[in-house]
Amino acid sequence: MKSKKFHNKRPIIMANWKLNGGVDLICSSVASLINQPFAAEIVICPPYLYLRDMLNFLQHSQINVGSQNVSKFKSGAYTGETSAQMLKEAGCQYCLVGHSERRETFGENNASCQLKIERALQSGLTPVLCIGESQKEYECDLTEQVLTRQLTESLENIDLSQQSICIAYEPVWAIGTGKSANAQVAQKVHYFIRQQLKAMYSEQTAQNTRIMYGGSVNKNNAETMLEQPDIDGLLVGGASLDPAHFSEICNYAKVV
Ligand SMILES: O=C(CO)COP(=O)(O)O
Repeated sequence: MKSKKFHNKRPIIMANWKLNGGVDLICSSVASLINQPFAAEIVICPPYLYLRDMLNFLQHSQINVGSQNVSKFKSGAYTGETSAQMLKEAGCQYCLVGHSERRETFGENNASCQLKIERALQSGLTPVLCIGESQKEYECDLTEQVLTRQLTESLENIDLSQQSICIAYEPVWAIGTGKSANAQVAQKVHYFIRQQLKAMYSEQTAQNTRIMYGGSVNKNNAETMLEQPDIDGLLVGGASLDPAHFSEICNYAKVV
């Protein structure tokens, strides 16, 4: 099933550098992206340490910057944390929330995602809630069940009437494996997510929420993914570390 593509919804292509990159990659990425008239909104999420450098380089460009994480705390004695307010003040527009690597390795769960989303929205950042099923859950046909739980628990008490979030559907089995989901299968899941949002909020919120696909996106599958009516953007890991490759992916997005 398909939703009708919402007119004038600008696609979004995000780069998640994870624990990679440095000043050299910032320079080469900026050089290959800046001054290109992309139809999509482009967002780069470097490691925390490089947010300032990235923001400085992109000051006069159309490209936005996001963080890969955000604290669930507002302020206080929380060593090693970075708050939503600090990220906003630095100039970030987005923050990833609940990436599967954070869930797996750093014990994040739907409850912490909910707090992080709340903090982000309070500070004027747009959170990108990452959801997706594991290989085992996929094999047991539990995808819809897992996604419903992730959405309802992470968005509990989150009011989206005045503010918006993005969702990134990243099947865990597709991340870093070179085994991207088939575009038709991804479309079906995105449609399901949109229906969930409609049930939880409204038709308008469901249509306005940009739902990205992530997991082994590259220049060979980006275009087909973006052609799907419910895929509004891409969250790119490995391929975003090659500036020429990432810029090629960004060029596939068209405003519909
Ligand atoms: O985790 C991802 C983006 O957040 C996807 O990573 P890959 O594109 O390397 O599979």
